[in-house]
Amino acid sequence: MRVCVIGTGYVGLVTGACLAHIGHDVVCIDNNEEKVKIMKSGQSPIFEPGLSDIMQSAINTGKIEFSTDLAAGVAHGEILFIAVGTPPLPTGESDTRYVEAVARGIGAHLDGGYKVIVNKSTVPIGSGDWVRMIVLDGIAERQNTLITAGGAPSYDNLAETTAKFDVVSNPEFLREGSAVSDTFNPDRIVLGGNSPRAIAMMQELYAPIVERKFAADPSLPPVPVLVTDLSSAEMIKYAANAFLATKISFINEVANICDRVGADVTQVAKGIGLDSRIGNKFLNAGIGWGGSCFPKDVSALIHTADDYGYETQLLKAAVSVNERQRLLAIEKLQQTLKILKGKTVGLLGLTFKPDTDDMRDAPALNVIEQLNRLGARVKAYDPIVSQTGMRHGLSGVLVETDAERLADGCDALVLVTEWQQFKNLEYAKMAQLMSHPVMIDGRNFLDPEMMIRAGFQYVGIGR
Ligand SMILES: NC(=O)c1ccc[n+]([C@@H]2O[C@H](COP(=O)([O-])OP(=O)(O)OC[C@H]3O[C@@H](n4cnc5c(N)ncnc54)[C@H](O)[C@@H]3O)[C@@H](O)[C@H]2O)c1
Ligand SMILES: O=c1ccn([C@@H]2O[C@H](COP(=O)(O)OP(=O)(O)O[C@H]3O[C@H](CO)[C@@H](O)[C@H](O)[C@H]3O)[C@@H](O)[C@H]2O)c(=O)[nH]1
Repeated sequence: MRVCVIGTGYVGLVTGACLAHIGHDVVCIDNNEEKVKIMKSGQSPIFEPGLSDIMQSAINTGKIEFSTDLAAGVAHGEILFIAVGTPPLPTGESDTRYVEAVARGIGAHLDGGYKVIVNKSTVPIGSGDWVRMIVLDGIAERQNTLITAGGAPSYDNLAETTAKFDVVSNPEFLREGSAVSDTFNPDRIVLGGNSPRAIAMMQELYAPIVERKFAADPSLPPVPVLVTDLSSAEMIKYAANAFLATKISFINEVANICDRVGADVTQVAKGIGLDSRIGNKFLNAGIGWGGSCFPKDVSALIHTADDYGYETQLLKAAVSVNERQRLLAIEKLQQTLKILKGKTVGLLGLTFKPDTDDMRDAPALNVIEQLNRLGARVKAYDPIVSQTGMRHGLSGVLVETDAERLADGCDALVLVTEWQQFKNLEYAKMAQLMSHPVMIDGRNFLDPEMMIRAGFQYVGIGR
């Protein structure tokens, strides 16, 4: 099928490359010329395991193209994905201006044949109908028709007389760091909409994934496809992220109680996770959830509920537990080192989770800011940030090129991100380079006994 993906960030580029990999003809559009130049050269502008390989092979087979030309993309696609960012506004609500610009642009270029416009961006509930309205505005603007209360054609008439299209909500559930694998092995596909024609086209698009043709385990039963109305699909996305974020805040709260009563949260998580009603995933206690999705999506859901006169007490509590949790490393540093002024603290990891270069709303940023405020010197080593030289607006931190340079002269280390290569660093050597060999393990990732043998005073979260 002919697909156009508009917005080639973590979601759009992965979606475009994976759809090309399974045989569709994909055009990816972005208004960032620099990004498009990089992608045209066969490189991925983001770090995502496996992405460059499938991009490269899709380029070689002519299945994917990159462009800044929205008109060409709209003309090419039978299915048009909107995958631009919906970042948080200071109020917590979602900033939908990029979605609006794209929807209007699609309208301005819609012509002729039937198209399915797919909202893959995470958008406030009700956005499906709103996108339809904006597309119609785009069509009207092109026709130089002013849609006003009197005289102008109604939205429905406009759709009748011009281009034919339907809007579908297809929320995305991929995780950064495993985005390609998540796309080929999804737990479910959600399709929201009220047009049987549009839903049928989406089912055809995803058939190879549903039938597990590109799955790690092709013998698994087909991927469940849930067809819902537009608003329910939009709500599923927010509810899934809000549930997962709340689950982590729950285990973090349990960890804080464990710390006080002398229990070990890693054992407790194992014990409750074996209950199939609870499940063992997303029960890793640590210094809080971050990234480009959980914080913004939970805030947006709180804001939406507020708009409708409902106060989300549980979600607000999940956020407030998380805000406190992000500063737990500071509390633990103060307990071990006492005064932080004049001390040097080294951070192992900067990104919000391993296997990504994404620093959006990373807990490391709060830790750096707070340590600076308290007069400590901060250094960091991160396998991706140190290697690529990307600084993402980082300030108040000296980024070192390896773990031993990081340890040199430090009063304490804080493991912020559980990069796999941090499991087996030369910890004994690192301890010797430090003024005080203290390790605050912010992700309960290291083996406490191994760290003690290496010469560290080991401090975990709730253990
Ligand atoms: N990052 C994730 O893991 C993830 C997972 C699921 C859902 N989502 C949702 O998907 C959406 C995209 O997230 P992301 O992380 O990929 O964002 P991103 O910021 O990485 O990428 C957005 C891209 O859109 C481009 N863009 C902006 N305006 C444009 C325009 N008018 N025309 C063409 N391109 C334009 C930007 O240049 C950028 O490349 C968001 O709504 C997000 O909540 C993200
Ligand atoms: O047990 C856990 C699991 C995760 N985290 C933290 O939670 C955050 C988010 O992690 P993760 O969910 O793995 O990464 P994301 O890429 O942000 O993915 C989430 O957000 C995406 C964007 O909406 C969704 O598509 C995914 O389904 C959803 O998992 C990170 O800071 C993790 O360190 C924990 O603290 N403990």
